[in-house]
Amino acid sequence: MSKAPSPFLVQYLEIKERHNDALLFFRMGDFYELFFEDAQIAAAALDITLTARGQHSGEPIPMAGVPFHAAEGYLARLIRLGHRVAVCEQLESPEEAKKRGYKSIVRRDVVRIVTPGTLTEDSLLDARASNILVAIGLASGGSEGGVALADVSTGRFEVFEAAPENFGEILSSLSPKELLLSESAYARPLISDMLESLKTAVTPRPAVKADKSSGERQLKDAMGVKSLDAYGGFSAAELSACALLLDYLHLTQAGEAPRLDPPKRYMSKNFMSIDPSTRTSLEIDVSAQGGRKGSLLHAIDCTITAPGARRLADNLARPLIDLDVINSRLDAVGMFVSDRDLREEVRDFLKQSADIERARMRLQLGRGGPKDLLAIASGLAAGAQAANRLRAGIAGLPVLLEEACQSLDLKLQTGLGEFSDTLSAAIHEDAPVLARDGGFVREGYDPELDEVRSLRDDSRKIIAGLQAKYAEKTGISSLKIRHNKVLGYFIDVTARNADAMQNGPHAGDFIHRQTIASAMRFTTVELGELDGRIARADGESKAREMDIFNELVTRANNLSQELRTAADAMAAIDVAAALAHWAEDVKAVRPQLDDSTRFNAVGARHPVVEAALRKEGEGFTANDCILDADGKDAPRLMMVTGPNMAGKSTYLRQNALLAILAQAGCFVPAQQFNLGLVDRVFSRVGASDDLSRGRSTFMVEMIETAAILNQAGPRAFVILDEVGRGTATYDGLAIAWAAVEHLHEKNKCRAIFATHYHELTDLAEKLSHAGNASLRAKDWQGDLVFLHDVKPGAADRSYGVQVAKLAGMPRAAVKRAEDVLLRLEGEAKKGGPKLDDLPLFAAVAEPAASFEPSAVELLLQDLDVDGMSPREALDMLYKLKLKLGS
Ligand SMILES: Nc1ncnc2c1ncn2[C@@H]1O[C@H](COP(=O)(O)OP(=O)(O)OP(=O)(O)O)[C@@H](O)[C@H]1O
Repeated sequence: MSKAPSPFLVQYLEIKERHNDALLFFRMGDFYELFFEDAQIAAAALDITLTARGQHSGEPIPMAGVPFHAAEGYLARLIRLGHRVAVCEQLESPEEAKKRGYKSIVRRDVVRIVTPGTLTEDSLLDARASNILVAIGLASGGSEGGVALADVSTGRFEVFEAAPENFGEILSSLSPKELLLSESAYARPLISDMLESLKTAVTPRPAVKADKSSGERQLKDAMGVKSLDAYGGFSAAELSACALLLDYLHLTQAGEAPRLDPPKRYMSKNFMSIDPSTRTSLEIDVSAQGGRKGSLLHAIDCTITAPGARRLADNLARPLIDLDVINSRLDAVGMFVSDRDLREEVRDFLKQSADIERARMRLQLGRGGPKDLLAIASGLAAGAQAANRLRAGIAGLPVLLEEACQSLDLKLQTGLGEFSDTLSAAIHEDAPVLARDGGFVREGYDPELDEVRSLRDDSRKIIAGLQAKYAEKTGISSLKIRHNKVLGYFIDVTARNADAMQNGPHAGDFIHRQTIASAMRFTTVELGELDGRIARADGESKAREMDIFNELVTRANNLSQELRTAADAMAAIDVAAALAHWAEDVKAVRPQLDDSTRFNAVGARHPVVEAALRKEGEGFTANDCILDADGKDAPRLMMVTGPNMAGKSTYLRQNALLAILAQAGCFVPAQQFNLGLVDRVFSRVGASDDLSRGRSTFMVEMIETAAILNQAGPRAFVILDEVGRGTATYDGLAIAWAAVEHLHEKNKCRAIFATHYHELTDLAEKLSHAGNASLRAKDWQGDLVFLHDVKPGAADRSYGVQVAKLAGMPRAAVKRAEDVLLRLEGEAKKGGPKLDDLPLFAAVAEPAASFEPSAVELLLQDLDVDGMSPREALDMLYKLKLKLGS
């Protein structure tokens, strides 16, 4: 008969049952312990010891543990590995449990589920990136969609409508850390297909959690309102998304859902459209290697504050299409470009500020500490100084900066001003992270606290005096009064002097406490009383500090919206000043935007490639690109030819990036840039397999090209690189040809088309609004020199073999290629296979097929000459001759 499980195991199993999809961190004293399979997973993932504790059904229970004070680091690792962790705490002390009965065990429950999308701890978050949790909702049988997103670490909350077919594009612009959707939505092919290409943790939720009326109720609760009218009407799909999001926040924060900011309502059509493959290929915020380094964002990001960095990332991820808003961002950057000293002074002020946004939310969630109050204080002070400096420096600031200054002016924002003064008076500069450690409230701030503290300190002084008194009384000059956590204050004498204490004239005064090897410890009634008084005063002072802390947190929570606005304002100033700093560094200019369909870039550069070359001490060759979709003054479609490595891809991308930068409100690396607003950027650059989705390189290329030809409107900007090269020469040429014609005739948008197919360049003659440009390279004393400059007209010749040589192809193979090329060129002159029919620069290897062993050679290869009779040899000779003639 098996033993009944212990009450402790029953408690564990009951809690684990409720959190089956998470690893359970079960608090046991100073450790979080994991059991059963959780222990095995955690031991492997965290490289910690797997042991056993007790038995269940006759088997030892696997166990692993992490110390609670180091738990954050372990949590971070588990979350990065894609796990969810339910944190189960002790809700009472063992003494309290005992009061309920001798055998009672400590009450425990999950206080929080840590998931990638719901983090708030600084150590678990990337300071310079948002941590977005997104929920998508569907309505009307799946034909309508809604998106709700929150960043729990900053309080950001947005809700908007979006067509389900655009979910992929929207999600790629938001780079969420976690995505919520109903199980039924998850099962839809359109959605599951989209999710496969998304690098986000997906959490399907029961369909009932996506109920729109529950969304409405939760939204009202979250905003503390009776009606949602003030936020504009919400569609059924939006409410369904809100239901998923808010319910999940309740679940993961164990009922203590964070107070989110009022929802911002966007229209996804307010932003420039950039589909996921375009976003990836242009390496806007993530480079091809997968990190931020090497991306456009990394190249331009000179922000100083974490909220500024997050704001810039967001701006760049979602460029605008509203001329006025873009210009107001550009005005702010322009002002900072024109006044370098002012800009750098303002940036110096910003250096002293901390992350108000995240500090504010940690306080709201009850996970904050004195350091977060300090962050708010330093942030507000730095913001106010920056605003004052700006106001004093410039009369008539650009609107965006003027508004920011108003939000940061502590004389105008009286609530914030008073709070900032209070915080400066209340909190020590070297405040601890945890409030319970105490010692963070300044002297002079609170009379009651000062009184308890002086009581404590006076008692300490009396104790210091006692030491001298007892030494004199006993004649033991080495007598000391010491303190430890177990005994409190005690008299310490060496073992040698113990006798004098116990048997001397004053022996009756000293009460023995402890004997250790080298010493004996005593107390007195007087010392005991003082010790008690100090301990009480210490407890009282800590409790008073907690009260003060809680009062300040309440004040911070009441000022939540003002703090949010101040943090926003500081981010806006930081972004504008940082972009100006970058613009000056790389000599970027203000783009001129209008409603035309022009694209007029003069002396433009690729910001990322240029930065990389600069590090190597090399220069970047600037190039122009002049296009116009209406085709009047410039071609709408440009075909670009040139050898491999000449810089075609760089040229194509740099022009697409210019449009994105300009509409995100950034200056652009060019001498001049005029841009008619672009509503969509499409890029089909570079080939990559998507084998996980069963798609070959060529299939991916065709899917992306098809999407462009189907969707690009007259305001789109398209770059296409070597479309058609992934298949047989003539198929590829035919596809490329058709794509060029379609873009030119049907899409009628601005487009640049890089190709190795020489024949395509003739299309410029046939199509009225198409042109040719080429990247130059020179053969200099047998070596190939790339000039990287773009000139009108098609490329004159191939340098494929030289590029192969440069790439380190074996000398024999290069020689062979040169021979083949000479031969082909000779045949072309004789009217044989026309060189022009072949890809201009890429196909030197293909004709090698005509040099496969002939039938005669094959026969010879297989001959066993030694084993042949003279007759057989003669027969073979006849046969070979016959083959040669055939
Ligand atoms: N304008 C430029 N100025 C200086 N260097 C450049 C320029 N453009 C490109 N380069 C350099 O040339 C390298 C090759 O450029 P890129 O990949 O754009 O060539 P490509 O013509 O597209 O080649 P392929 O046809 O093989 O894809 C870049 O990595 C960069 O170092």
